[in-house]
Amino acid sequence: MVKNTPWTPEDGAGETPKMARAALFLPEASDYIGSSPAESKSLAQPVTTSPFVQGLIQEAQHHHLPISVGIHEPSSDPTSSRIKNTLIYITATGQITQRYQKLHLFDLDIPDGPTMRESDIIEPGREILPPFPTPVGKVGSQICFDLRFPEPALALKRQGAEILLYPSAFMPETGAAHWMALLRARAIESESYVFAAAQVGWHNAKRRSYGHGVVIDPWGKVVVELGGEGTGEVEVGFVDVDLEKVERTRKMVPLLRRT
Ligand SMILES: O=C(O)CNC(=O)[C@H](CS)NC(=O)CCC(=O)C(=O)O
Repeated sequence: MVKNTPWTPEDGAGETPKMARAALFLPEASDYIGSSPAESKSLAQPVTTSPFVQGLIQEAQHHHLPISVGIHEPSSDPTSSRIKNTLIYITATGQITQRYQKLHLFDLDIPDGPTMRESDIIEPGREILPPFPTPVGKVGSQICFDLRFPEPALALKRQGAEILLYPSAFMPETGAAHWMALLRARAIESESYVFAAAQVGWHNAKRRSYGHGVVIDPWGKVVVELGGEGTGEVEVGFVDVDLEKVERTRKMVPLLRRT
């Protein structure tokens, strides 16, 4: 595992086995963070016309690198006044093959503290996406606030997930109190890798994200942790995924076997 090693296109020259077995995981809402509900809604674009998504599709093809990325999309219901918060998976050939819509929305109300009503802007998803194969393992998708709910993580594990995704834009206040504990709990109880790519630093005058993007292994060990909101710097972490660790952990502590 190497932290913050710059990736160069040469690493991916041709169809080397290394690149063929890599994937990039980006945070929730990587396309934009709006400064108001109206702005968030007005910026949502279908993937077919979104310059952000189309750019990533080109990069995925160019580097033969699948990309998981959180974005906003217009509702499928033209009468809806809300948009979707989704996680899409772009294959190395540039196809969008998976689309998960955030199930749980962040409505926070802390007296004299931060408040947030995501449900005013975002329309909730209704289903868990079956785990799907990627070059680094079988992936189950969740988004940010979903991480407070153990049930979908366990359901995804039972359906075969080896890696759980929690792309996020956590608040600094709740992040400091809960982020790492929740992520480690999800990894330990599901005996899966957890990949939590996270937004970091100021987005606009009002909004700041906690950062601390992490990868946690199935034993609960933090394998890589990036910087927090203090730095506000964008960082990339590199991790070698060892799927045998998933198998070994599940054998050592057999949580699903009935005796
Ligand atoms: O606003 C966007 O465009 C993208 N969405 C987000 O940033 C979402 C909703 S505000 N953030 C969270 O769910 C943070 C959860 C959190 O911080 C907690 O559970 O404590």
